Amino acid sequence: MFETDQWAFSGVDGKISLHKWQKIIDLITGLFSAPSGYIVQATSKGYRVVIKSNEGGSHFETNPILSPHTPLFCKYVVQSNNIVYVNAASKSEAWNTLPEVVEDGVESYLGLPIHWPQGQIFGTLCLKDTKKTSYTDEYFELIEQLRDLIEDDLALINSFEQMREVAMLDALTNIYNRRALILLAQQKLSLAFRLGFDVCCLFIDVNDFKKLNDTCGHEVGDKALIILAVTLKAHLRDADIVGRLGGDEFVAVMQVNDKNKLNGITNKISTEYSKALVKSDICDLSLSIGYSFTESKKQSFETLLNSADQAMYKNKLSKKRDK
Ligand SMILES: Nc1nc2c(ncn2[C@@H]2O[C@H](COP(=O)(O)OP(=O)(O)OP(=O)(O)O)[C@@H](O)[C@H]2O)c(=O)[nH]1
Repeated sequence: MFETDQWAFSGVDGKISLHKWQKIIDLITGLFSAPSGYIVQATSKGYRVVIKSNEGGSHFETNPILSPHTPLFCKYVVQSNNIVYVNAASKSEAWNTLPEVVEDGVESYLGLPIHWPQGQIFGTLCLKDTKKTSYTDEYFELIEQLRDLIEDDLALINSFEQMREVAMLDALTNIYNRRALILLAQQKLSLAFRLGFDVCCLFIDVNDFKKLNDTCGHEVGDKALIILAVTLKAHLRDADIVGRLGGDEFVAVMQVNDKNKLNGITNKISTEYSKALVKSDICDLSLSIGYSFTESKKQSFETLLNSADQAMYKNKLSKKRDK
């Protein structure tokens, strides 16, 4: 699901054509003969102008974030979840102390709430004028229709995000599935060859996992897999690609600056996994971990993965021998 309390568009976003929203704002400001129009997003962190009209009367820049405590007309739209229309702000005691009125000379404000498909507020669609206005019912109907077009786009992004999650995430552990992992890892390798950094592929396999399923049940087995995914996410960096290949096999693909640190990282993962299992009252499970590094010449992710798999297998055999 789309994270509705996050800033939705920082700059141009491929998921939606902000160009279309720009056209809507320019069209409205033109039709209403208003000097400025905006689409503003509101989150718990404050307000951010996503689109402003190109007409030149805009006082707020796109992208800078205004604190949630800033007294703004938009804030009243969001709080009331209703249309706010003020046509002669300087004459109204309720509005004439707002900085937008005192400092920017706004006399007329019309703002409508924009909603995410589940009904939460996305932000506002608003128009400001330095003159008194008297918009007719037709104007209201028109701006409401245009607001609905923006809401249709938000519904589209939301379903796109849901589909993306279904297609890319492993349903049990919520980390990347095999397909997404391979795709993203291949992209990381291309970048690494272009920019000249080293990439490491970690192959992680749970030892005697079948035994856990057989003795404690499939549900406990599932829990142990979820804990491994959480442990990997917690002890690797955000930029690392962490995925489940299938069964009890997990893979992490990461940029490395110091190859000597890898043993420390794999030991840390193993000890933290044991600790997390104990915390959840699951009997201790050990991990076999192998890794491989990119070579200077171009190579496919498949080759890198196979080398890491072989290294993991060696590690597993040595553990079995030591038993
Ligand atoms: N609970 C649970 N078990 C799964 C899932 N996917 C695969 N498995 C089981 O994981 C087990 C993996 O078994 P093996 O590949 O033999 O691995 P192992 O028992 O860890 O043996 P070694 O790797 O040799 O230590 C199989 O019994 C699968 O049925 C899952 O999503 N949940």
